[in-house]
Amino acid sequence: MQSSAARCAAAPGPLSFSSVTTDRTSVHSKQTLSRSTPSLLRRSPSFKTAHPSSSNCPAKTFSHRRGPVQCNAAKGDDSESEAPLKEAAGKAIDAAGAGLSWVSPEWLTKLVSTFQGPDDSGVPVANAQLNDVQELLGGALFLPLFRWMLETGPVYRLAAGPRNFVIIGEPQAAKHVLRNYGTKYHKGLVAEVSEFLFGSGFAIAEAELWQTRRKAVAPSLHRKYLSTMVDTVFAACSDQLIAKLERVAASGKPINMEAAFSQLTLDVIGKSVFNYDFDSLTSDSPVIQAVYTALKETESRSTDILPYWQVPLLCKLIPRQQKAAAAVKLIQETVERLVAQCKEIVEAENERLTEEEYINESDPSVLRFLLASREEVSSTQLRDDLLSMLVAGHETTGSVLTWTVYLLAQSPSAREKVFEELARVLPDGRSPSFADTRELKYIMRCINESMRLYPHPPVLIRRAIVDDEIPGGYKVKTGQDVMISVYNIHHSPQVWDKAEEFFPERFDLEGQVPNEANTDFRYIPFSGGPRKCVGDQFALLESVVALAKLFQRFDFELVPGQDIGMTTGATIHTKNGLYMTVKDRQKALSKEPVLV
Ligand code: HEM
Repeated sequence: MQSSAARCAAAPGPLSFSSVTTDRTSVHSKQTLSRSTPSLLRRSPSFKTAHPSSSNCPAKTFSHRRGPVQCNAAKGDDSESEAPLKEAAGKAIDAAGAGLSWVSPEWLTKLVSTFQGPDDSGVPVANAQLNDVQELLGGALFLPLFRWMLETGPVYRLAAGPRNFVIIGEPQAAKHVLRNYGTKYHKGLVAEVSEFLFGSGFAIAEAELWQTRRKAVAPSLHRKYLSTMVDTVFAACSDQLIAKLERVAASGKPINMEAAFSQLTLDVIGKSVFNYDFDSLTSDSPVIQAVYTALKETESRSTDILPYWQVPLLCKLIPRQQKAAAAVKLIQETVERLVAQCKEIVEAENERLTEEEYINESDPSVLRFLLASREEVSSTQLRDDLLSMLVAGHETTGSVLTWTVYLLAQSPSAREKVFEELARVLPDGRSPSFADTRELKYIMRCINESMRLYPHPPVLIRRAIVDDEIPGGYKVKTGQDVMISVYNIHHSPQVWDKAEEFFPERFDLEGQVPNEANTDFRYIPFSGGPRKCVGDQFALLESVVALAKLFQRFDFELVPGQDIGMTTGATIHTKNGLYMTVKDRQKALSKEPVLV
């Protein structure tokens, strides 16, 4: 299996930046040394009131309980990682035309702002110089966005050539924009840049089409179907990974856990959406690479200065577009094949089964649900909706598992609590049932905390469809692109105590699982408002089951000296993979001397 970096570096195109990324720790250490937070407070009165120290702050319950905490930051020097960034930026500036993502000559930015006239929005403009923008070339857009927040304030404008975003890193402003989907904001740029992949799929559809299709699909993820999936899908696929890890543990060789989790989550989503076994844990699936390539293309499109990909002829000629088109073709054909197979089965049994029998059958897949409901829907719409779920549910959950195991590997105290919980809730070592998953509260909090530190995707995009004013008194004009930086909110020292630390206990173990509603939009890993993730419960359940089963059996250690780094392809990936050694806990326990 290729690492994510290897996969993206292989992608040809006018500018393929993916192999150059910034190390997370070094960026952060630079920020904390050289940037001061007071500017953040000065510029946003609304942000002050959202500070956890205010007595009515809901985040207080989550963040004020402290214990021995483990810093998730690995130590590192960034001088080496900056060198390729500078080199790549130099190449980008030299290159002309398509794909010059964000590296806009300053004269163009100034020219555009001259035409636009005076800015009376009250939104401060980030001082984004070409040197700063170079970091975007690593594909880790959210990192400079965080630095600019510390410099400029929680809401600021990022202008580069004709592109111009209002960046939001403050919970109340995010709540306003996300909740007003449909009346004041729509998906806008996201839909434009990913239509080549999702077509009319409901993940990017707007207005009535989105409403109708979401209504049709959402019931397929109801708890009753999810409870069936715990055993038939989540546990069964995890067993495949366990079999693979047993061999790895016996060999003593390291394994790239990021790749392994990507395979696991593809197998899970294949089974639960189409009842199809990609079997990617035992054989290389080209779909993984195709999904990654397609998502990387959507990200590049959102920062390309000129939307040249709207010209069909150019798409045929430019290698980056040829590669993206081939990836989408592969994904679409795979989904079409699966729909056709399932249709035959469902047509044969449609008359036969009651709802109860249907749930008890071994195939509670989304596709089967949609076909059995006999709702009028075209094959293309069905294909695009399922494709939306395949893409949205695969890399996201894989990345959550990757970063949770990464964080746990660096926190012996958290790992001990995981082992203790497993011994208590599942004393006989059995596979967790649906009921058991509710008792695995500490594992759930580790996942919640991992999604705070590493939100997937790290930014959400909307476009204003009317003139608006967002909390803080910032004016937004019709057509304005808005980026909600979930990463900024989740890492903001104004929102979270010890924001950079991995501290699962900040979320009360006996309280509700944190979400956007019970944290008043301080915690939004699944977004919020009408376009909130439809698969949130599915993903949390899948992650709890997978982690419980893996930690029942194994312990994981990071291979020392590796440069983890961060890059994006819609979700946050490592730069070079996550190499770990795996220890079989059962064998280790049985070797322990017995005290008489
Ligand atoms: C931990 C894993 C996951 C994360 C972090 C995640 C995150 C998100 C986020 C942030 C959004 C909203 C984007 C926006 O507001 O613009 C979203 C939407 C969506 N997610 Fe997830 N997701 C995950 C797993 C899943 C799974 C497993 C599925 C399918 C079974 C899924 C299906 C979808 C769909 C279809 C949408 C679009 C919903 C709509 O626009 O109405 N996601 N996801």
